Amino acid sequence: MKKLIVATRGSRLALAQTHIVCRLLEEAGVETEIRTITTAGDRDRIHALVKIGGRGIFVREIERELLSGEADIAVHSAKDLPYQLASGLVIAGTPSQADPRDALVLLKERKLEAGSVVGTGSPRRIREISRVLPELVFRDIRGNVTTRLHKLERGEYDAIVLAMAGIQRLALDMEQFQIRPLSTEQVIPAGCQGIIGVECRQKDRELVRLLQQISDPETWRRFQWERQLFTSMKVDCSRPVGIHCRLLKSGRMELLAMVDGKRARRLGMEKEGKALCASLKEELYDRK
Ligand SMILES: NCc1[nH]cc(CCC(=O)O)c1CC(=O)O
Repeated sequence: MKKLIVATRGSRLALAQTHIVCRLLEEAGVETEIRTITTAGDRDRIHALVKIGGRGIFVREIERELLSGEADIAVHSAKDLPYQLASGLVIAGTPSQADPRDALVLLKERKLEAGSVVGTGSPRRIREISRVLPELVFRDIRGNVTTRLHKLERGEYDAIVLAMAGIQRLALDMEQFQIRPLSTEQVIPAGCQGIIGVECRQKDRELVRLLQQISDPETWRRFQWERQLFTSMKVDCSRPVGIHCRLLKSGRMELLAMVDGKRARRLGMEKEGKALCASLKEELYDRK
């Protein structure tokens, strides 16, 4: 196969994820070249994400590179994908997943108390965390993971919320911080949180096969179920939505979801997955 041009955002996290994918491709004998794209979401660091276009903003400009042929594959955080991909494009592989949980991050010697200010702009995180810790106050925060940690260090917030996956993949020195992971039952993660998704043109059959080949099979199954629920609900991150699938030994799986504060759970065999997703959606989804 010819050398692959790999499109990605230029943030440290995006590049760390892209390096994971490129290493797997090189191991499979394929050469890669990285092409970094600055998206609207990267340029506008002022406005709340939900105001400048929600989930799609980090993805659309990268998809354009695939459609125009400037790039062959694109690496995404699967949780940032809009429910509808650009026509002709598919997520063909999910090479790896990290810890799916969210975490509260505080400076080492600090405690959370009534009125503590938590930096997050995510309606899902606000809804879920205030359910378990109702006395906290939330204030919007923007910027990538390292910028957010600097804002915490400078005392702009008492705590911030980060995905464990981001902390792990950046391999940051967290010496001066305490990390308090929130279980997936306490705070249902965003659908596909912690999963790397690799996108390509649907018609590139050989490439689709290659990306399947470098996928982690369990991550791929988790991706399919969470993505199925997510796309069937047609929601984006401007509404509080959490989706999480746990694959248990013995072929059973647990589906957890939350929409606008309403929660539901299903447990069943994975082969009944379609029906489980449908009934979960039925219970949660406000069709009005
Ligand atoms: N919304 C930004 C974003 N997209 C993916 C991650 C982390 C990695 C992941 O969840 O896959 C983050 C940072 C965060 O939410 O803390």
